[in-house]
Amino acid sequence: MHLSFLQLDQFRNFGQVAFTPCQSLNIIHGANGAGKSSLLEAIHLLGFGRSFRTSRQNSVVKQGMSGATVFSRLVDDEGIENKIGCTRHKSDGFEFSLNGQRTKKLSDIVRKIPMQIFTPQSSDLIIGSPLLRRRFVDWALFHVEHGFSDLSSAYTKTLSHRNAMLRKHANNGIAIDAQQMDYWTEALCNYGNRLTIARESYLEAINAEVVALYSQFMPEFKIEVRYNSGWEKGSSLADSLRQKYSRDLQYGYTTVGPHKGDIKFSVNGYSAAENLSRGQLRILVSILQIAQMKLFSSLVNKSTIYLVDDIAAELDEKTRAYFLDLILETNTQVFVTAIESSQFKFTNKYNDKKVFHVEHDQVNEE
Ligand SMILES: Nc1ncnc2c1ncn2[C@@H]1O[C@H](COP(=O)(O)OP(=O)(O)OP(=O)(O)O)[C@@H](O)[C@H]1O
Repeated sequence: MHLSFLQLDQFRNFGQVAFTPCQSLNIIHGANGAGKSSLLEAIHLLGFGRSFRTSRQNSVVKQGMSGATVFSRLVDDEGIENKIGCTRHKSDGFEFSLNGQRTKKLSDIVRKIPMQIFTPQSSDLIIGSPLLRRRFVDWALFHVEHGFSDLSSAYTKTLSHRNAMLRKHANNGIAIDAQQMDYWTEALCNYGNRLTIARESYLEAINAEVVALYSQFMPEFKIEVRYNSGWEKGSSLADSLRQKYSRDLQYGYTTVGPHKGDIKFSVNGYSAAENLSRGQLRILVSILQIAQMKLFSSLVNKSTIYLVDDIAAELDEKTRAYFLDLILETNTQVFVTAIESSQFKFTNKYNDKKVFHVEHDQVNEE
C-alpha cells in the first residue's frame, strides 16, 4: 500500500503544491521553516484524522484562508486506487472523503491507511503518559482485530455512564441507583476483560519481535515488555471494582480498569523510562514501531506508511542506516525529513527512492 499522489491546498505555509512519492523511500529536505514537517503533518491527517503537532487543528489552515485540503491517491496492496481527501474548514471542522463521497466515519479512512510516525517527541511513548502507550497498542488492535473499535467505544461509553453516576454522587450528593450501578459495572467488566485479553495477547506477540530486534541493535541489553492491566495483580476486574467501590464513590470516577492500563518497558531488569539515555529511548521507540509494522504485516498481510520527522536530530548515521534497512524490509512506504540531503548519503544503495526539496513554499523532485 502506498500513496502515489499528494496535493496540499492552503495547508500551513503552502498555497497549492502537488507531488508524486515513490512506493518505498521518500526523502524530504529543506531549510528550517521550509515546510518539511507540514508535509508530514498533511499525510498524518489522512492516517490519523488529526495533526500530530497541535491540538488546535485550525492552525493547519494557511493564515488568512478559510480552509485547508489534503488530497491523495492511495494504491492498496491489491493495486486498487482510492482517492482520499481531507478538508479542515476553520468554521466547521474536518470533512473526509473517499472516492469523491463524503465519509460519515473517520475510521473508514483511517482503516485504509495504517500509519506510524516517529518525531522528536516520540520518546514520550516511553516516558510520557500511559495514554500514549495504550494508544500504541490500540492502534494495532484497531487495524488488526475486526470489532476492536466497537469494543473499545463500548467500553468508553460504559465507563462514562458509570463515571457520571459516581461524579454526581461525589460532587452533588446524588444517591446512587444501585440497580443502574450494577448494570454499568457488569458491562464494564465484560468489555474491560475482553479489551484486556486483546491487549495482552497483542503485547505478547510484539514482545517477541521487540526482543529479537533489540538484541540486534543493542546485544548487551535485555528488554522486557509487560502489560499492567490497570487493576490489582492476581485479582479479577470484578473483584477490584468491588474492592475500590467506596474509593470510586469518594473520588467521583472509576479508579481501576483497562482505562488505567499501562505498558512497562524494562531493560536488564530496570525501568527503561528511568534508566535509558535520550538516544537509547529513541532507539527503543524506533524498535517498537518497526516491531509493530513487522507484526502488522505478518498478521494481516498489509503494509504501512511510516513518517519520520527530522531523522538526523534523532538518530546517529549508523543507527539511521540500520533503522531504514529494517523498515524498508517490511515493504513500508517511508517519508523522512532532514535539513540537508547529504544526511542521506547512506541511502545511495536504495533503488526505489525519490528526493524532494522544499523551498519557497514549493516541493520539487530532484
Ligand atoms: N497556518 C499557517 N499559515 C502560514 N504559515 C504557517 C502556518 N503554520 C506554520 N506556518 C509556517 O510554515 C513554515 C513551515 O513550518 P514547518 O514546521 O513545516 O517547517 P520545517 O521545514 O519542518 O522546519 P524545521 O526544519 O525548522 O523544523 C514555517 O515558516 C511556519 O512559520
